[in-house]
Order: sequence, then structure tokens, then C-alpha cells
Amino acid sequence: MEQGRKGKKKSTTPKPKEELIPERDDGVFASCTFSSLGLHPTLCEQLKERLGFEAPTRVQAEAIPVVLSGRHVMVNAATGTGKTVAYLAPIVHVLQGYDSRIQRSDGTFALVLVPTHELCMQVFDVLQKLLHRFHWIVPGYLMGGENRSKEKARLRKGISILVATPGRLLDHLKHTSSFLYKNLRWIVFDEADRILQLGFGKEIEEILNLLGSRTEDASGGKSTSSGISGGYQRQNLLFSATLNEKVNHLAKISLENPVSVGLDNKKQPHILSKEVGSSGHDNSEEQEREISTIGDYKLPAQLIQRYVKVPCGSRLPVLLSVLKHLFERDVSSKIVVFFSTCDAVDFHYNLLKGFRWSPSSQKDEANKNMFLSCKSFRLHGNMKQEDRRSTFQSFKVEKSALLLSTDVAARGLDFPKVNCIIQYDSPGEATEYVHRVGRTARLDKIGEALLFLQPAEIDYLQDLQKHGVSLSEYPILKVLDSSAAFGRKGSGKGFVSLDLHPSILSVQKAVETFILYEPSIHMLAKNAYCSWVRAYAAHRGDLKRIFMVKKLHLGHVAKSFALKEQPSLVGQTFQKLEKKRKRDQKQKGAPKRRKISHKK
Ligand SMILES: Nc1ncnc2c1ncn2[C@@H]1O[C@H](COP(=O)(O)OP(=O)(O)OP(=O)(O)O)[C@@H](O)[C@H]1O
Repeated sequence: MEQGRKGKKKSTTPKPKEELIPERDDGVFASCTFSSLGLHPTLCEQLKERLGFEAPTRVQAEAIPVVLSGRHVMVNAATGTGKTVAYLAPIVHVLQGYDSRIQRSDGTFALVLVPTHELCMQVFDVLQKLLHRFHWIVPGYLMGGENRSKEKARLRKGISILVATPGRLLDHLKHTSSFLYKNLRWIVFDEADRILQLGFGKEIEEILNLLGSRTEDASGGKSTSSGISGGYQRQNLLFSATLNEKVNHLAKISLENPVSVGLDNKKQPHILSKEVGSSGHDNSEEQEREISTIGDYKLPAQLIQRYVKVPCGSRLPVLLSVLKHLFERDVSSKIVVFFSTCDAVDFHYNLLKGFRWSPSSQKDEANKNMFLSCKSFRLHGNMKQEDRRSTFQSFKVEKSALLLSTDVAARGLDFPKVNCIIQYDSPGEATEYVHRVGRTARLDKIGEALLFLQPAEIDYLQDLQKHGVSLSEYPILKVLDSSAAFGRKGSGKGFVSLDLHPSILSVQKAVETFILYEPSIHMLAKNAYCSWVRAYAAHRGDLKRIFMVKKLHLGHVAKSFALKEQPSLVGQTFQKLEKKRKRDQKQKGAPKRRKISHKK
């Protein structure tokens, strides 16, 4: 982009000096400084003082100079490598560098689109910290579930950098006449593939149509109230740890001659089209090439990935036993468990909150203790906005806790010190696997991930392998045998079958008895059962061959929700629900989309 026009400082887009370009090494951090990348000294101070960032990560060192150059950018880097600051810092740098300070009445200069409320809050939080000393640059956010009129009032006053979810943004673009965006210079898509996967494709196209094309000059050449002349080229930035074919279309309609930035591209030549894969290289000639979905995904090298093969009927006691083991092994554990539905989260959360247990005897009420004594939280899309926010904030600061969640927590959320991710329900597409496990092992920290699979689902490992993701087997029998948590150590020694292991049988029995006397939890179990089967039946495409609903033993599924009822009883409910869903779908003419029909 042409620099040094009227109203701009020449120094806002310094070229990185050759010798300062970071050396590639195996770590996450680059061997250079933020100031060597061309960022303003006050901004570098903010990065250090407010965020504690001493040096840039490698993706920041690669992306910041490119964003500063004004080119459209596509960034593909592993989870937890610092992508947020890679786009926020250069935007703040450029905005603070205008000769005449920008004013609220100039409206919005930068727009960051994110898929979820929590990510919106998180990006806004980082932005606020970066802007602490640049009080004339105003941060703001828009997201579903918030008060529209308050948002309108904030937009009327003017927001310089706006973080938003697509649906609510579109709403304001259409209905808030005081929303000023003629100076819009940057559009960032954070977790681009997820935005599209959630079915926001149409909204995004509409947003792009309303905001003008990818090459349009911001402000149409007119001066802003602070005297900043127009003539800036729009710059669009696309970020994700997993790029897939869905991003192709977005890249085509939103990026012009993009530069690509990606770590470890040598290791994964197929994830992007030829030129896109090479870091910092011009991609203009190859833009029309498709992004291949076959290829390695980027996972933190220090992440330990394992799977545990569990027969359906033993899933619940195995989950409980693994959690107990992990919290007893390390009292400061912070664990996230992923489920496929909101109902499953609610059931397991309430179960864990009330389930008391004595390893010696179930009749010994006086000696029963909480099965898990850690703090537990839940997060899903059916919760009230304020509850979601408080869970998000609380789990962030807890030193030791358990979070039960749907995929609303899978993308982008940065919970410090999470050391283990359990995928109790399979993630479906491999991209989701990558993002879920990416909540741990962030920024070079150690982390482990455990994937639950039923014996019939074991081919899912091959699916992951296609993307360069390999898992080793978790020694569940050894863990059960060596744990003192279930009575006498080694009581199950010699048992080769997990479902007949005394610890598993004992926990299952205790849990079934517990919910018999807890009608509200019993009801939650039934709901969870029904929606779990529906979610299982909704696996798409190739995954249907692995997750075959016909192969499920519904009695065993019921058992995994501690239900003793004949499966046909609950099954009828399921059939009714299925019929209703199909009827509703027919009436609405809604497409069969798994992610949408099962609210996360
Ligand atoms: N230069 C840095 N120095 C120290 N910590 C950093 C630096 N950059 C980012 N971090 C920290 O690293 C963590 C991950 O950053 P961020 O959330 O931006 O990663 P991400 O690549 O966007 O991850 P995801 O793909 O999961 O969204 C955060 O806790 C952030 O504060």
C-alpha cells in the first residue's frame, strides 16, 4: 500500500530490517523484539506492561510486518501461538500514527469478526489493554444476546476498532443508521473457517457487500472530521489454525493478492495451495488455487495426544474415574471436557455437583464424600449470556477446576493453565479436534489430550492420521489398577476387560443408584440421552461410516447416562423427537446442517 500520503506519517509502516527477521527455530518465540518489527515504542511498552509480552512469537514476527505493509494477509498458525496480537498490534500501531488523532466521530476503522461471544470478549479484552495509552482510539464490541439499544448508542458515539459476531454486526449494518464505517480500513476474520462452519457464510457475503469490495478505498477519498484524508486501500486479514475448503470462497471474495503467513509450512505442503504455504511469499498468481483439505494440521509439538477405547456402556464410569485420577494426581489440574450437546453438559455438570461416593460401601452414607471435590463449571450456547460470561471469567482465573463444555469453548478461547483436554464425545471433523485440543499446550506449555472412542469408532484415528495427527493408547486399565481412589490398590489386577473391572462396575452402580433418588438429574439424563443420539445421527459425510447410529446399542447408550430404563422407553421419546425434527425441517425447508440443528 502506498504510504506517506497526506495525513499519515511515513514512519507508520516501517520495513523490517533484513538482519532482524527472526531466525527459525523449534520454539514458539522469535529471536527479535517487538520494536524491531516496527511497532511504536509506546505500543511495545503496552505489550510488555499490560500483557507481559517480552518478545514476539514467531507468528507475530512473521505477520506483523506483513500486516503493516498494507497487504491482504492469510495467516495459518498453530493454536495458542499468539495470532490475536499478530493482527491487533499492527492495526493499533497504524491508527496511533495518524498525524491528526482519529476521533470518535470518524467512526469505525477496523472490524474484527469472530465466531463466538466468548472470543469476542476475549479479543476485546486484549484490545483494551493494548489501547490503554492510546485513549483516543476507542475499542468496542457487538454480539448477539447483548442489549441492542445500548450497542446503538455506543455506535452512535463512535467505535474505532470494533470486535463483533457476524449476525449482530449485520443487524446493525442494516438497522443502525448512525453506524459510521466509511473510514473502514481493516476487516479481520479470526477463526475464519469456524465462522463459515457455523453457517454464517451468507451473513459474511452480505457484510462484505454492505461494507464495499475488498479493494475499495476507505472514506471514498473524502476527509474525516479529524482531517484524515481517504485513499486507504481496504486490507482484509484472515486468521485460523485450520484452513479448509470453506475458507477458499471467503478468501476469493475478500482477499486481493494476499500474502500468506504460516509456520511449519515445510512440514505441511498440502494444507494450502503451493504459494500460500511459503511464509511471507506473494500469493497473487496462485490465488485461484484451491486450499486442500488433505494435509497436516498444526498442533503444538509438546502436546501429548492419547485415545481411550471404551465400550459404550462403560463410558460414564471411565470418564468419572479418569477425572478422579487426574485431579488426585495433580490437585492443581485444570481440565476441559467436551460434549456434543448442551443437554449432555447439563446432565454431567449436575451429576458431578451432587454425586457422593464411598469406595468401601455404597450403603455407608456417613462416609460418603464428593466423588470429585474440584470446582466445576459449564459452558454452552443455551445458557444465559451473563452466566456464559461469568463462567468464562471464573474458569480463566481458577488455579484448579473442571469445565464441561460444548464446542462453544473449542475455538480461540485462551484459558490459562489448562493442562488436559478430554473429548468425551468425538469432535466430528478433524479441524474441531485440532481446536479443542488447542485449549491446552498453549505457547510452549505442556498439555495432554484424551479422546474417548468406542470400539466401533476406532477408524476415526485413521481419519485424524490423514491430517498428520497421531494418538497413542491411554493405559486405562493400568490407571485403574494403580489408583488408590477406588479402594484397595490393584483390586482389579488381572482384569483384561474394562467393562468388567471392579472399579468401573462399582462406580456405574453408585451413579445409577444416585440418580434414581434425584428426579431432576434423572430427567436431565433422559434429555441428554435423546439429544446425544440425535447428535450422533447427525454426523456428516464420511464420518457417518465411522459413527453409525444403527450400530449403537441403545441400552448401552442409556447406561452411559446412568439410565436403567428399557431403551425402548427412552427410544420412543427419541423417535418422537426425530419425527418432530424432520417435520420441523420440512416445514422450514431448513438444510440438514449438524452444527445448526444441535445448538452448541
Ligand atoms: N509475544 C507473546 N509473549 C507472551 N505471551 C504471548 C505472546 N503472544 C501471545 N501470548 C499469549 O499466548 C496465548 C495464546 O495467544 P492467542 O490466544 O492470541 O493465540 P491464538 O494463536 O489466537 O490461539 P487460537 O488458535 O487457539 O485462537 C495467550 O495467553 C496470550 O496472552
